[in-house]
Amino acid sequence: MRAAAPGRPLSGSLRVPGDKSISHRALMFGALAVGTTAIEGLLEGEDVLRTAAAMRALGAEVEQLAPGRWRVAGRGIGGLLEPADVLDMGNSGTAARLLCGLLAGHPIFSVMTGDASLRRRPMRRVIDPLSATGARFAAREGGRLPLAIEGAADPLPLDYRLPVASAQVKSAVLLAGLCAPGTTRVVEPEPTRDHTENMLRHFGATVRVEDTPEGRVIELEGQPELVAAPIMVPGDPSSAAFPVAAALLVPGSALTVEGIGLNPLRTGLLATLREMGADLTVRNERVEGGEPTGDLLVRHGPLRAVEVPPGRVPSMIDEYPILAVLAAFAQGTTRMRGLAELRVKESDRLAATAALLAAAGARAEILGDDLLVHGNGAPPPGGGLVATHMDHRIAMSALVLGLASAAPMRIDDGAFIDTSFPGFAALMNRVAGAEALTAG
Ligand SMILES: O=C(O)C1=C[C@@H](OP(=O)(O)O)[C@@H](O)[C@H](O)C1
Ligand SMILES: C=C(OP(=O)(O)O)C(=O)O
Repeated sequence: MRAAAPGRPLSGSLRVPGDKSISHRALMFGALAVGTTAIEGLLEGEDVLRTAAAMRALGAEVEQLAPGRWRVAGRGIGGLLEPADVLDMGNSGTAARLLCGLLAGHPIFSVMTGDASLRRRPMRRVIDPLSATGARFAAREGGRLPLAIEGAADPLPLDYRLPVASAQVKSAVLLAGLCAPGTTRVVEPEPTRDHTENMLRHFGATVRVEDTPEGRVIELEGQPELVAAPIMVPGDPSSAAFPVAAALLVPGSALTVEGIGLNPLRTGLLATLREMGADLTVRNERVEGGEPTGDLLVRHGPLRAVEVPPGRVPSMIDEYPILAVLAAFAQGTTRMRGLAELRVKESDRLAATAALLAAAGARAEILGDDLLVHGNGAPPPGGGLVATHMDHRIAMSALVLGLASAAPMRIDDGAFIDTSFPGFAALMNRVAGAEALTAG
């Protein structure tokens, strides 16, 4: 795929597809609830469709009624059935890790695999805590997929302090805790996205959250009856980051992204962009389906370099590749600190982002776990071919860069964009002009 300067500003308004994190959870909690859960705005990206297929394989009725509108007839906690075949979670770390938690508490045997990217990603981070429930795991060397799970008949509740700030690990522990008697307790060193906690409450579970000197403590009362409840999925702020970045970079642009999730544990990028001098206005702030939502108006303008503290990582974990692209156009050196977790995403995102910038003729370097991007306030030359390494966010970041670099950019493979942002090219071309993103 190829991205070239559109020759006109981005204008008008758009909606991005539903939030990926919330969509996975809606399907999983729907499958565990008693009754029928109606979902509006579900992300129909490849990652979420893998979760839908897995829930079906575990006995839930999962049905698409219309685009974005789904219904899930649940089996109740403890009611999942043994799947007849291997569960293939494709490219999705969230699907694989949350499912480990869910399967740990059911007395069934299952085998899970994924694509070449997912089979490289670490699963010990969930296997280790979940093994203490009584579930048994057998994985490939290094704790990689494929993985066999023998769930516990009488799972024990966990009391676990997360060694890394990870919403996936937290959620896996809480999902296992649904099947265990008593209180499951998770302590996070830094708060991470809390969609699991919000949705548990929405389905009637008792969840207590307290900030203490040891970190954020989350307690879940086990074996609740989850009652089906309707879910409205807001637009994904991590997907919105791409059109937002394009509007910041293409001169003259003024673009509104409507109906995006503004959960404060997801808005680290907006805070960073404001520090860089970006012109952002939030309108129509409201709460939809228990999640803060709003419209975001973004206007083109110059950006200045900033230092992004490590404490901001959890609230913008997936936004670093696109932030690095923005930093390449900013004036000065942007330093993004504490990015070790980027090494274990769909690709080694630290290396892939630095290589993306190098392919565009921008200057970037990795120092320990930090990424430094040197900008001079002007567009980088562009003209390069970017290796995307099965990583949707690297692919979209490279294409956005190409919309504003002096020469067009190409990526080796656009197929993985569908994992999180189906219709990306068509949507961008609608606001940027038909020739902005093209095949080839
Ligand atoms: O819980 C989730 O839905 C997610 C958590 C994050 O991963 P980690 O938990 O590994 O940080 C994020 O990168 C991923 O895209 C979605
Ligand atoms: C890291 C991501 O997703 P996952 O871990 O679910 O593959 C992402 O979407 O950027």
